[in-house]
Amino acid sequence: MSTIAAAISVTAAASHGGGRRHRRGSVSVRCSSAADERQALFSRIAPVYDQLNDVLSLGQHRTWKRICVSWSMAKRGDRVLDLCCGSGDLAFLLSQKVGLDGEVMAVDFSRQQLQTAASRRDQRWKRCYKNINWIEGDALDLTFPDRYFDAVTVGYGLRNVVDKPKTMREICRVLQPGSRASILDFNKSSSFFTASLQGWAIDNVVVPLASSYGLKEEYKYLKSSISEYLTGEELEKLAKEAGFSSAKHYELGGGLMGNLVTTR
Ligand SMILES: C/C(=C\Cc1cc(O)c2ccccc2c1O)CCC[C@H](C)CCC[C@H](C)CCCC(C)C
Ligand SMILES: C[S@@+](CC[C@H](N)C(=O)[O-])C[C@H]1O[C@@H](n2cnc3c(N)ncnc32)[C@H](O)[C@@H]1O
Repeated sequence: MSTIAAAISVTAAASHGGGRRHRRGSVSVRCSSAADERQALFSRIAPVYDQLNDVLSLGQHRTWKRICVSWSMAKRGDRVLDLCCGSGDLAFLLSQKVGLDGEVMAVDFSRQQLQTAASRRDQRWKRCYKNINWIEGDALDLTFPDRYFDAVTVGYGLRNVVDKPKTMREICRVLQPGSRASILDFNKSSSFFTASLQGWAIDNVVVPLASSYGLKEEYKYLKSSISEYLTGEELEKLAKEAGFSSAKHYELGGGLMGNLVTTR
């Protein structure tokens, strides 16, 4: 097994390659083709994902991710979860926050994204990165015990899961009481101007550039996923309904992005 493959462990709630299955009698039923499609989408874009994020946001996404990790209040020695970790940007930031006394569980259901993350770690090694565990698993069915983590981050993941309330309940379940989840994503803005600017940028910059990589449909998904997402106010309500004691949504990047900070 390659070192990268060996670096990725598969949890009981493994990827959508086999699909999430529920037993009904003796027949297992694939319960979410939408999740399979999302998993396939992110596996297809994995080879160019980081590069396009840097180019398309002029590197700004790294600032937004640093803010997300900072607002998680992760500190030295903590055990933390980066959910929907993708190519690992937030996991690498968390690794430096918690240090060698801490532990980072980086979970994603796309093996290709995890392979990119493991490869990036090898290419730009820092000692603290030994504390990162790349785990192939499903955000809807985390295999960690209750109250296991001191902080959770989700970077551009909540908008992409097929069951947002269930994911929020899982995040709440695995967090220590009084600990935080910090959830970064696009902002579904109530400002006509901001929403129009966001839509224009995706239609006229993001998708045309992605098309040159043969990924037009994958990046067109961005706009529809944002239109189907929740506003900041709705995200705060979702968090409270999932069991969090407090929730506050902050706009970033002039309202193009947003970060939900919730406390268990
Ligand atoms: C890191 C960013 C997006 C990650 C991301 C999330 C998704 O759900 C995707 C779904 C399908 C394909 C790709 C993604 C994906 O990359 C945010 C920055 C990267 C964006 C692709 C670029 C967004 C451009 C903004 C609308 C305008 C930026 C203005 C800027 C300040 C120059
Ligand atoms: C846009 S990427 C974000 C990656 C990274 N967090 C970042 O900030 O760049 C979204 C990630 O969520 C993952 N994802 C979507 N639904 C998931 C689920 N149910 N369980 C685990 N990962 C999921 C995708 O595979 C993808 O890697």
